[in-house]
Parts: sequence; C-alpha cells; structure tokens
Amino acid sequence: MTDAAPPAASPFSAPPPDGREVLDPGDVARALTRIAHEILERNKGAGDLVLLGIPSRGVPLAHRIADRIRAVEDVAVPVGALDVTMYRDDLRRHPARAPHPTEVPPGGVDGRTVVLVDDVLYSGRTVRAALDALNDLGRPAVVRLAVLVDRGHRELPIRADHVGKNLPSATVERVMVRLAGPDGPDGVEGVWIA
Ligand SMILES: O=P(O)(O)OC[C@H]1O[C@H](OP(=O)(O)OP(=O)(O)O)[C@H](O)[C@@H]1O
Ligand SMILES: O=c1cc[nH]c(=O)[nH]1
Repeated sequence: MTDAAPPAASPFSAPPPDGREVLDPGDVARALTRIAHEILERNKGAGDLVLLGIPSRGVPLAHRIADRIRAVEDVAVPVGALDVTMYRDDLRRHPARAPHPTEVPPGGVDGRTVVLVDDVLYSGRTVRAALDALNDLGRPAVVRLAVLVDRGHRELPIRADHVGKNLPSATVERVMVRLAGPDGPDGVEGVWIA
C-alpha cells in the first residue's frame, strides 16, 4: 500500500454532462480590470504600449483591456490583431484553419512594449507561433503575454506575465471562453471531451 497523494483538484474534475461554469460575467470583468492595472503597473504607465490580440477571442479581449486602461490613464493604447495561422507547428496536420487578418496599429511595434493577449494558455504552441509572427512585423523593445485563463499543461517553456485566472484542469477537459456579444454573456466553462 502506498501513501500516494490524491490527484490535484480540478474545478471540473468529474465529467460534467453539459460543461460547468468556472467564471461568471463578474469574474471575467474583474479579471480583465486586474490585468489592465497590472499592465500599467509593470509598464509604469501606458507609454509605448501596444496590445496585440491573438484571434479569435484575444482580439476583443485586447480591446476590452485597452478600454480599461483608457478609463484609468485617459490614454488610448493602440490595439491590433496578430494572426498566427501560418506560423503554427501543426499546419500540416490541420491545414484547413482559416487565417484572420493581422492588423498592426499605426506606429508599428518597433521599440514598443507589445502585450500579446489571448483567451486561453494551454500547451503554449499558439504563443510560440505568435512570437514568430511578431518577429516578421518588427522588433519590439519588450514582449509580454496576458491571458484570461491559464489552464496549465505547457509543452514549451512559455509563461504568461498577466493571468486572469489559473484553472487547474485535466487534459481530457477543454476550457471554453465565451465573450459578451458573439457568444452570449461572458463566461468560462470547463467541458469534458473524453
Ligand atoms: O496554448 P495552446 O495549446 O496553443 O492553446 C491555446 C489556444 O487555443 C485556442 O485557440 P484555438 O486554436 O482553439 O482557436 P480559436 O481562438 O479560434 O478558438 C485559444 O484561443 C488559444 O489561442
Ligand atoms: O482548453 C483549451 C485548450 C486550448 N484552447 C482552448 O481554448 N481551450
């Protein structure tokens, strides 16, 4: 007999029949507000900041963080979109992904503090692709990463600087982020996929 520790608790550790809400609209709003404040603190203000959202949900999230920064500092931080489709390392396995437009704000990224924004951080492969995509746009002074949810299970040495919520999860789960507008009310759901 062994004294093995029980597996780490997961917020959705039993197979939920229809998914389980792990963040509600208020949780999402508070997480985005905190991320905006953290970005400002770390950058000592909004100077030279550029937010680049990774499609699809990273783009509206970047705009929402920028709205919060404007409310605090009265500065309109440039926001753009960074498509990573052609930089993915699984392109051969999943060639049918539709690219989204990359939109670089006027002023570009050279010498700026670029904050990449995405909804979920999991293996880290999307962020790896984003760093390659960014490299083709210019040379930022600093690149940081903000995510609404970090669910662990990294496959690459990548970490986020600003995390809305750390959600322990099992690999047989999928974390689904819903954003007000296209997806209904804001929320984060854990869905059992095995
Ligand atoms: O860390 P990773 O393992 O790369 O996973 C995280 C990525 O997975 C999801 O994107 P997905 O490719 O599902 O596309 P979507 O944004 O259109 O949902 C999510 O939006 C992140 O971009
Ligand atoms: O659970 C996951 C894993 C990757 N991407 C997501 O959006 N959710």
